[in-house]
Amino acid sequence: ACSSKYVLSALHPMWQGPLVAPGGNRQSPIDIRVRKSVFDPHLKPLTPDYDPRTCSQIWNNGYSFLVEYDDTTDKSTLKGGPLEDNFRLCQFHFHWGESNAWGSEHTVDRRLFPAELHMVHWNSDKYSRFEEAVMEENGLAVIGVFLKIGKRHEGLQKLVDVLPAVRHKDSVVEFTRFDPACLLPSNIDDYWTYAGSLTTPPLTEAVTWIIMKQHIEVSHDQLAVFRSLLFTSAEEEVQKSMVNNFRVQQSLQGRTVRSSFT
Ligand SMILES: C[C@@H](CNC(=O)c1ccc(S(N)(=O)=O)cc1)Cn1ccc2ccccc21
Ligand SMILES: [Zn+2]
Repeated sequence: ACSSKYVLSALHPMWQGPLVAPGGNRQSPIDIRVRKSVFDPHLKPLTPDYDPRTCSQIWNNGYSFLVEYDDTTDKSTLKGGPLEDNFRLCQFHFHWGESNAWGSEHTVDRRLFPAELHMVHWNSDKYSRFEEAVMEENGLAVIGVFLKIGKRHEGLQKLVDVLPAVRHKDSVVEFTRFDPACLLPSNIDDYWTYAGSLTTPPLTEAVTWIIMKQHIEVSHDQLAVFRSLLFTSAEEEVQKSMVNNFRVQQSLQGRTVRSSFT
């Protein structure tokens, strides 16, 4: 329920919009220079508490596919880590490449991953709905998880199986009882965190990024199904494969990336 109201056509990765938000000094994504990150002993463990029953639908919005959660109550929440307030899960989505050689938005010492998961939450202590929080500094918290090609991810398969039903932009299907916690790595205590932005328009500088150090594994075939999605709607005559839906990296501009581990 957190982004279905907007026509997201402006979000097509080939969008001709500014590559850097005007006056933006905390833009995302970035390269995480491990040796330049600063260990912060005050960072707490992250405590996600997700209820699979809040999973509602999956849709192709023309820049990725979103798995949306009912965020009208505090049923699927994220607390702890660098966060002072309670945040509500509203959706998760991915970014990926046309080949396994690239696809992630963030990198670690310039290392690229074939894909990256983003779990999007908004500050329900300070704001009453997502659209409000998205415009406010630190209104959002996004968990980033890198994907590597390896063994098949059993939990992801339920999602992969429904993707053909949302092949075209603006297609939506009901999708229920999916536990997003199954997509988190076994270790969520080790992460980097920094102040950043949305990586698609409106590029608002509202995001506390929490990037997991440990990746998850998905199979080559599972990622290939992501690439079978289309940027284009059923009516358009020229169909374009949904690949390379990542933003170019932005400069750190003096920001510090903190780590929860030494
Ligand atoms: C926030 C947009 C919708 N976009 C998102 O919700 C969103 C969420 C996470 C990421 S990421 N990749 O950083 O995790 C990117 C986008 C709606 N919306 C609200 C106002 C608005 C104005 C123009 C266009 C769209 C607009
Ligand atoms: Zn994203």
